[in-house]
Amino acid sequence: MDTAFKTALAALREHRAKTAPMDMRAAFASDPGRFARFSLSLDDLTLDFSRAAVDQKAVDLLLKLSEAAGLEAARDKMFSGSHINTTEDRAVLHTALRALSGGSIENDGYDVMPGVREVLEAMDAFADGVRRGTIRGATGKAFTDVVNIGIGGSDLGPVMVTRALSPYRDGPRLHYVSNVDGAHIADTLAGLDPETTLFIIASKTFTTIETMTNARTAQKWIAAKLGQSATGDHFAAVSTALDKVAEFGIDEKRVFGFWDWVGGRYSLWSAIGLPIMIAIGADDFRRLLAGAEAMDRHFKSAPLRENLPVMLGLIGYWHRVVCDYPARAIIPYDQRLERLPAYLQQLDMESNGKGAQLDGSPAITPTGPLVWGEPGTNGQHAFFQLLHQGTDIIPVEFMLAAEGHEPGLGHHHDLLVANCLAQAEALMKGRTLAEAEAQLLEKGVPEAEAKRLAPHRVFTGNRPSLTILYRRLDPFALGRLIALYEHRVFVEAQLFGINAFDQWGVELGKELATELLPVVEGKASADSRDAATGGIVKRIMELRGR
Ligand SMILES: O=P(O)(O)OC[C@H]1O[C@](O)(CO)[C@@H](O)[C@@H]1O
Repeated sequence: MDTAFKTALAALREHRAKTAPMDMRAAFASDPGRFARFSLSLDDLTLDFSRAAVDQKAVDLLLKLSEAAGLEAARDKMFSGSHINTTEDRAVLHTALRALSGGSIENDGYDVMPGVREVLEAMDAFADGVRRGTIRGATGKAFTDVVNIGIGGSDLGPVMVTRALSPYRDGPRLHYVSNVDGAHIADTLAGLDPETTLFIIASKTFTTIETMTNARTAQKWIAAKLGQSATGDHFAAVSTALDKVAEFGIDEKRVFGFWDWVGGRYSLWSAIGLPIMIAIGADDFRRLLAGAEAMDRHFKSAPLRENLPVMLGLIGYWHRVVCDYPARAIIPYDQRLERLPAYLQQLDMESNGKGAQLDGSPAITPTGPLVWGEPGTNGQHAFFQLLHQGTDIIPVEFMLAAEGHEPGLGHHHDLLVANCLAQAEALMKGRTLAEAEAQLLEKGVPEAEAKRLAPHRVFTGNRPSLTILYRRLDPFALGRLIALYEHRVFVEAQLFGINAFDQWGVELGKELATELLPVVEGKASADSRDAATGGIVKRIMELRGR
């Protein structure tokens, strides 16, 4: 990061030091236009950051910081196919997968769009065949169940989207197996009929140990029930490593490719989305892509101050770096987004959980926060206590649809909305000691008792939250929401000065697991390991009676 950036950051920190803690109640009371000034809309999508602890000057300084970080130029480099993933020497072009209304997009001198369209058409044809029952299992029966075997980016996106768009599912039932824990595949297969079950093996590299182990178990399950020759009819694959898929024995007509310029956690728009397409059909899958494309266009062209991903990123940076809040909670008041927190954990934490800047030097600020969450209202009855009264401040990101999919259950939805609004208000306004005391006295509690109890009923307030509102969770709205977060992660990465598109941090554990497998299997000694590993292995062997 250069001097201009450091100067802009110092100005931001100075402003925070002068104004913290910001009194949000007072800010709203003195400024009736606060919501209008600190919220942005794109069609039916609204991003409300009026309850973030920012004032106009903070926003101005954040915009200056983004200019000093060269945000617009970095964004343009991504869209134009530059190799911005410098540690892997790759372009980052997941946006091309949904750029279906545009022209050519070049990577290393060739137009990627004909390939993108070709794979999409092949997916259409396969998904349509499975949905209509013209593509069948070895015994001639149509598929009723599809099991996607993948992990990380080859699992989380499709799982999250399939669940989110369940009102649109009119194809076979979808199941997802990711964990190498045998319980996952065993429990999934327990309810399935091999004759009517199709497996999709989804792995960018086709080497991931969890996926390959589960894939082989699935292959054996089909072979044991229907005979070895049946396996070909019950498997399809999605990968960039077509040679490895061939080695595994899946017919090339059932293999859907993608490219090294699509990162795993950005891949649901590619053939990795095949299970989604089988569940909801090609038209709704294309609406999902169109929603993401709409957000791409907005991110590319809107001025920074009116740009939703930019402002979401800047507010995220403000909370993480300037206010030093360690985490962010993702709380969709939308039950069908129950897997969104897990999806965003990978998107955000695998992208921005880094300590080295692009040039290899240590990051000069904290980088990506801890991301976690659960849907509301369930979270209210679990961990909201800490959000309201705990000693750490954790900004909350609420998501809310104006209307649900259940016309007969509008009163449920009104209650859901009221709860979401109530939580944002409670976090912001809090309750003072005097208010807590007065409330107790009003209820007839004796004065001494009211004084004793009141401190436990104080809410400090001034706890920031954002609200993301949309009309309804349909494929277009979901695509737009996911792309909003993808670009937010990108914006924050530019300000952290890191590469959001590699994931070296997951490698060491993988290497050590490979070394430790023979030890756990009892084929190698634990003597060369540290005492803790040795002690646990010994105890496992004792418990297994070996
Ligand atoms: O699709 P693959 O190659 O099996 O990888 C699965 C996941 O593993 C990772 O490489 C590391 O966890 C993720 O980035 C990726 O999404």
